[in-house]
Amino acid sequence: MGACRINPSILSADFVNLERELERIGAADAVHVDVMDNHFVPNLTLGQPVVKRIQEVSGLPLDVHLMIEDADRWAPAYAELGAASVTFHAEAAAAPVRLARELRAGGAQAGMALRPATSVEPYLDMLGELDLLLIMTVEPGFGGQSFLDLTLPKIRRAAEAVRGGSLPLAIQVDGGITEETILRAAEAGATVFVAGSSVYGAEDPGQAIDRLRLAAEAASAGR
Ligand SMILES: O=C(CO)[C@H](O)[C@H](O)COP(=O)(O)O
Repeated sequence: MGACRINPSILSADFVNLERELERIGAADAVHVDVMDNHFVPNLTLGQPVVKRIQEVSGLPLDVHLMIEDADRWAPAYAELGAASVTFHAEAAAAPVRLARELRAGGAQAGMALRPATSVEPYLDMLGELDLLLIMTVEPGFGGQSFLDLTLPKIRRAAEAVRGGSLPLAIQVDGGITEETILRAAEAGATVFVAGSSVYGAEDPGQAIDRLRLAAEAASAGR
């Protein structure tokens, strides 16, 4: 397996047939689960009981993305459910360093997400506390939006900091990832890619995952 990972977002799946939808993405590296509370973002999805069932039926690691307020209070419970990684939003955490440490202590990889308009600069000193930095490439809340090229300099800046500090931190991007936009995100330094519509909208999600991974690997190699 190469260095690039493809994590399909079940936000674009058929929620009434989740078990079948999880089987369709068996070729993925992890399943990306979007938890939305209708406050941090104007959309409502699912919470702990559904995440628990996904964890029980899916053979893939769970990559949980919390788009919720009061992350300090709720995020640790997702680590306890057995998620491989739990990502909270910097904009929704009162004490991001403490929270990241709590997630790691709970057995999960600690991820922190930034909205498109949130700068990475104030967080550079705490990158060592994280396993994953998620740079949102659309405004969080909905699938099917177009990739925001304005996020590319932030991906480059974060990748530079990761390289400079020799940090074991993965840069994840989420939103509008297609076979075309993944090239720019990978070239900028992202290595983990969340894709909803381009995977679940494909006739064969397994093949879509393979094509995305190949494109990302090629763009990363040329970096
Ligand atoms: O976090 C998200 C939205 O907030 C989704 O994961 C993301 O939008 C994926 O969907 P698509 O690939 O269709 O853009």
